[in-house]
Amino acid sequence: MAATPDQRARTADASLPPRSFGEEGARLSYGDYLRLRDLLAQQAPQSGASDELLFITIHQVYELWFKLLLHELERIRDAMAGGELWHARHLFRRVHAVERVLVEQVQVLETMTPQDFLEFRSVLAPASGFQSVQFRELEFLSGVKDEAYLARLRDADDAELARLRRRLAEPTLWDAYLTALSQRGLAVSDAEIMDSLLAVARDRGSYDDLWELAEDLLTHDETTAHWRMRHVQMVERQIGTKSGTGGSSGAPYLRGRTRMQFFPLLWELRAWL
Ligand code: HEM
Ligand SMILES: N[C@@H](CC(=O)c1ccccc1NC=O)C(=O)O
Repeated sequence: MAATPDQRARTADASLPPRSFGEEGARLSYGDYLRLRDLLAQQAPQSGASDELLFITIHQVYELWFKLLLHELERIRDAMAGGELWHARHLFRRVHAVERVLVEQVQVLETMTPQDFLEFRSVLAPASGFQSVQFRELEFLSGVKDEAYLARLRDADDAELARLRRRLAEPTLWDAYLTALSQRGLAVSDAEIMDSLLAVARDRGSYDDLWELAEDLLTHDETTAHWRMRHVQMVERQIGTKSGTGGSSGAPYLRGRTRMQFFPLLWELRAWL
């Protein structure tokens, strides 16, 4: 089709991109599609401290990644339960890549000095990452369910509490993996599960997909523990042995949480091989 006069004029002016980039009609813009006016208006420092924007930005970025992880881990759970083990493995590549970013991202916050954090820390209490609803949803979906958080997260609104209750009621990643094992004729009762995990580990020729999926689950567990460790190291750099704004002992509480395991039987399995 011959170029229109406007296209000819634009291609004559090399500085302008040709309309062929889909600007005909200009119905949807980058900013409108990503709702950037709303998104970039959501960083509201409470103090005049120059490092508070960093503090807010990194938390909001974490929460956006948590939102994506919840979406992908739900799809992985449903793929495992539905026998689509290839799809679960495919999505785990994405989950592991995001979780590596979450670990690396801690160093951005470590560019803030404790002196500059103290410029605004006083306005934060009693807010704390302890109140991250999505972080608890990730723990519940991964298999560590603790309904005590429903009472402890006093600032959670009704919709957030409903999400937490749904996560407590729904199957976990581990439940879905047990379903995948049972669909291959492997026993999954408490008394027999370790034998089934050993059967998979010792016969990767027959169960290569189930073995690789167990390794993917373990990488999710390991990378989350890695983030917990990097978080507490960062905390000790920022506040030392001070107690937390959320009311905890601070670093000692957080160090205790680094020992958490989503899939204890997959770790215990190593001792039996
Ligand atoms: C200067 C930076 C930070 C400091 C000093 C800090 C400190 C703390 C402390 C002391 C706690 C224990 C609860 C409390 O008493 O407050 C905590 C919990 C937590 N923080 Fe942070 N934090 C920082 C940054 C972050 C960031 C960037 C995130 C990312 C989302 C985050 C997520 C969490 C989560 C999820 C918990 C709950 C951990 C659990 O209960 O296992 N924190 N933080
Ligand atoms: N608990 C932190 C305060 C803090 O880091 C924070 C405060 C408000 C919102 C998110 C936070 N991040 C993690 O706890 C502290 O004790 O300094």
